[in-house]
Amino acid sequence: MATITFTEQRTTQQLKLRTAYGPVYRTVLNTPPRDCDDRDIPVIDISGIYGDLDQRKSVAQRIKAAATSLGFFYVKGHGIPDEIIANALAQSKLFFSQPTEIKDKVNQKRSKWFNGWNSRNSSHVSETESRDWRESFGMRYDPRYDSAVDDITTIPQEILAGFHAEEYVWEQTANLPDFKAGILDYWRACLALARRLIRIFALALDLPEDYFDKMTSHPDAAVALNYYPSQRELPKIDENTVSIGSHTDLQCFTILWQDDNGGLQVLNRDGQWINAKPVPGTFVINIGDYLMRITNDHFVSTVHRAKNVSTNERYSMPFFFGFNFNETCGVLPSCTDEEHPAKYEPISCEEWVRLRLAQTTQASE
Ligand SMILES: O=C(O)CCC(=O)C(=O)O
Ligand SMILES: [Fe+2]
Repeated sequence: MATITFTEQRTTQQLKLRTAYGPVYRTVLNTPPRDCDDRDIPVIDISGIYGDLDQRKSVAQRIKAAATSLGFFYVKGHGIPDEIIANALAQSKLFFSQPTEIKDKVNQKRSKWFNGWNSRNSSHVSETESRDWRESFGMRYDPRYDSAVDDITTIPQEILAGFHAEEYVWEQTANLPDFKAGILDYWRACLALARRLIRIFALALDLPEDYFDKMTSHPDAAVALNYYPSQRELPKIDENTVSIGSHTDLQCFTILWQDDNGGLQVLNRDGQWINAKPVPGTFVINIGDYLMRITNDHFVSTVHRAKNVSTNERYSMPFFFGFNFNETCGVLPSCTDEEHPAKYEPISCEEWVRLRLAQTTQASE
């Protein structure tokens, strides 16, 4: 008996996670991460999203299966040209390779809304792990750059009030002549894909295909550029050393481009870390907390983190997608029945983000 107790104590640890309503804890196995296979994180060919209704429904069924199991899947056939990704990546590399004093001009500390540059180690996403061995750059939805918006002067006041873009991110990076265009092209391509995907999510949830269209006319749509230094640059490495600590994403879903180094890890339902290894030509998509909430936990927002275990620098470019900030959404009508009443009250997208970011800022300081 004594041996069994000892073994149990050695094989798990508690992970502290941030949520909008304060910390929650998860038990994690200490067994080394294993590589994912198609049953954990399927590769879904989504080219049918550009096809007829039957093709769109068929993609929706595959996405539904993934969204209700681990909440992570790869997509191929997504339609985003390689060139747009390559240009954004090249600009990201140029940006991070600059001296600190140049990047400091666009430091997030100067921002009201988390736009701009986060210096190395400045964030600490999970308190039970190391600070984040990461630098990042963030920009938010700006209707002037959204190709789907014809006339910004007609945007209603309640929508305008939710915009969190700041022009200083472009002004303070103007020394890199192609940075703004490269990042905005990537942002626009991800935004167009996300708007198609939210329609597929509607089908997957047995809702009319255009159910979310109005809610995503001016969405919370943000690109982050992540730069993770090589392990060689880290003073000390142990099992709690992370490039970005364990977390769930806040909003509806994330479209993540990652380079070929590997390092993204996903926590499965058994508490086992799984490597979401790079698959060329794909993006990784994962469900966020808001979508989990409005689907009554039917679609799952799964804990993940990144650990750059390679001796190369690693880059990733997530695009985070949520509803217009002024939208308030409750549990969707198709996700409740007599046996499964709504577990959550309606909440506005803005309030949801505010609650969670309040937790983040308190803990990072
Ligand atoms: O870099 C990665 O692979 C993951 C990044 C991530 O999870 C995030 O930025 O939210
Ligand atoms: Fe994430």
